[in-house]
Amino acid sequence: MSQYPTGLTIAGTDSGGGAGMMADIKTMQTLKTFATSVIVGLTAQNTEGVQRIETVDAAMIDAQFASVAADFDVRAAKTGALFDADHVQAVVRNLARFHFPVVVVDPVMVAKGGSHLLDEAGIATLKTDLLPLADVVTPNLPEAELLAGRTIHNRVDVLNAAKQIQQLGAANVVIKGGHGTDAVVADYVKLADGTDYWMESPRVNTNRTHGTGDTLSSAIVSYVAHGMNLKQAIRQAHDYLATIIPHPLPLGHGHGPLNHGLWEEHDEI
Ligand SMILES: Nc1ncnc2c1ncn2[C@@H]1O[C@H](COP(=O)(O)OP(=O)(O)OP(=O)(O)O)[C@@H](O)[C@H]1O
Ligand SMILES: Cc1ncc(COP(=O)(O)O)c(N)n1
Repeated sequence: MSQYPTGLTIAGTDSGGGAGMMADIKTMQTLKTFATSVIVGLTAQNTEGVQRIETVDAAMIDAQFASVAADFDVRAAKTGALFDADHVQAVVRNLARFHFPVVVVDPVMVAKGGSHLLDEAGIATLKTDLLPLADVVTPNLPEAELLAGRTIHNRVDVLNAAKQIQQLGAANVVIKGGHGTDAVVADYVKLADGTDYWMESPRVNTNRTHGTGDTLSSAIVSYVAHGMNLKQAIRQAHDYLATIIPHPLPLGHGHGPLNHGLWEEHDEI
């Protein structure tokens, strides 16, 4: 594999290195995708929580998009933490302007430590303005509940929530099952063509899952950038996580980070 296609992460930073844009860049690099970035906000964060947030102003967001788009052939982009309605709107404006071939929206709302990474007005704007631009949206279970406006207790509820989220305008929906308690982690996929299925893997009993959602969405970006169709890319991204989650790095005192380096032994793309 000699060529590095370009991916783009539009997200917040994590000074602790395990989640947010840092997880995105590590994932893309591991999957041999050149990671470009638009920083929407900075977090002072570690495995135990988020200590401080500072967002970037809209003009600087526009400038980052323009710099990347002027010089790189971005094959796929993802959004992560966007913090509030103004920042969701700034991202929407730029996505509409630059038309990247594939857009994955990871509707990050609450960090594993409990801090809010998107306020209520931001959630509303994400639903009305950003989801219609999403080729794929990847909510976890609590995020799917908020997007669909209904509680989820079982698999039928997941199916109904996905249908409702698709009606908000996202072409393909992946509802991640990491927040469940079953022995099996089940991610539900509902594709634009109406087909749907579950992707299952054994639940790993660990709190070292910081940045799993960021990793899933940036792995989808990477596989798409390498030419896979969305169905293949979503499957491969799920398998990437199932492979690395059982072997985390023993770092930090809270929700520890993933070990992306482990994947290099596989080097399947
Ligand atoms: N304990 C676990 N064992 C196996 N797979 C897991 C586990 N936790 C998460 N996953 C996988 O990781 C991916 C992300 O799921 P999760 O529901 O944790 O997303 P998330 O809450 O958005 O993550 P984060 O907010 O930490 O970035 C899914 O593909 C899920 O199957
Ligand atoms: C900047 C940023 N983006 C996303 C997450 C979600 O990751 P997690 O739920 O594992 O904390 C995060 N913690 N920080």
